[in-house]
Amino acid sequence: MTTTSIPEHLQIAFIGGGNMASAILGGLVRQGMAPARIRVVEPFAETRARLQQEFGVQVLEAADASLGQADVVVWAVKPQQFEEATRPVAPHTGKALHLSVAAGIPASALARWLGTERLVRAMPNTPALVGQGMTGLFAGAGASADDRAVIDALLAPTGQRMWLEQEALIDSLMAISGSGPAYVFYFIEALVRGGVELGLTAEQSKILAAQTFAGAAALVQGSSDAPEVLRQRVTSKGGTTHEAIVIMQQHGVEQAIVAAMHACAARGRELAEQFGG
Ligand SMILES: NC(=O)C1=CN([C@@H]2O[C@H](COP(=O)(O)OP(=O)(O)OC[C@H]3O[C@@H](n4cnc5c(N)ncnc54)[C@H](OP(=O)(O)O)[C@@H]3O)[C@@H](O)[C@H]2O)C=CC1
Ligand SMILES: O=C(O)[C@@H]1CCC=N1
Repeated sequence: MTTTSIPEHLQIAFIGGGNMASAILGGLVRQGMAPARIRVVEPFAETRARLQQEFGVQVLEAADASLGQADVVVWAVKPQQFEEATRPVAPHTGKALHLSVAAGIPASALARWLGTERLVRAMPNTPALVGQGMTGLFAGAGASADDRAVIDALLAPTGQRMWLEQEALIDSLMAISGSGPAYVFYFIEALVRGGVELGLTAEQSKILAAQTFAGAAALVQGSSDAPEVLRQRVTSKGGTTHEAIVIMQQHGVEQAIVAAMHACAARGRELAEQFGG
């Protein structure tokens, strides 16, 4: 990798201006990239108005020839909207580096629709909105080391990145970090319900649950001990945690989580087959 920061005059176009596009472009603007260098194609008027107001970026209702100025095109539409979205854009962006965040759209389909293999597949997650994201990346055959470095620099404000050398592992990574925030929110929802049943308010329970996740995650990141060892340190002999863990084991919580991850990755593969991967 030779490029460690965003090239000075780089222009970026986003196709789709929803959650993921907002997370990425918000990070770029906050770290000082001139909003005038960012264009967003977004059909929904309310979203366009919000993007313009919040970030000052240029917004377009539909693709036009100005997209030809983009050095990087970020694809942030839903998988089902993807192919149709490429039709008016691809004729203008043949020379650009493409970055797709869509789940389940394989590099082969991207290359077919965009007419280039100079592309990178990304699997981000919504904590990118607060700079705490985790993004998996896979480079297409036409992406150079410099291209990878540009993508790394563009995504740095959203959080951590992990490059994968096998495309199939994007679905595996998605089953942990891409969809994972939803699992964590589900767990927090349950903790809040339990907290309320035990006499705390929903607000108190939410604060306690969120800080417990943040703190436990920080311990995992900062410690060389396995998560299992950290769990054992909480679980005093004859104490309270043991009672809770036994109930989770009886209900097959671990098996349920692993089964859910397999279903998640399988859906990614199913989408890829649907799109001709
Ligand atoms: N949300 C998440 O946690 C994650 C999402 N992803 C991927 O990110 C992608 C985007 O997801 P997300 O941001 O949540 O979705 P959103 O629905 O928030 O954003 C997609 C946006 O694209 C717009 N759009 C639809 N058609 C076109 C078009 N032809 N040209 C330009 N824009 C168009 C949509 O407008 P309208 O609403 O009017 O249709 C919408 O505003 C998906 O492919 C998803 O798989 C990946 C990892 C995590
Ligand atoms: O649910 C989805 O399809 C997207 C991809 C990963 C997270 N959200």
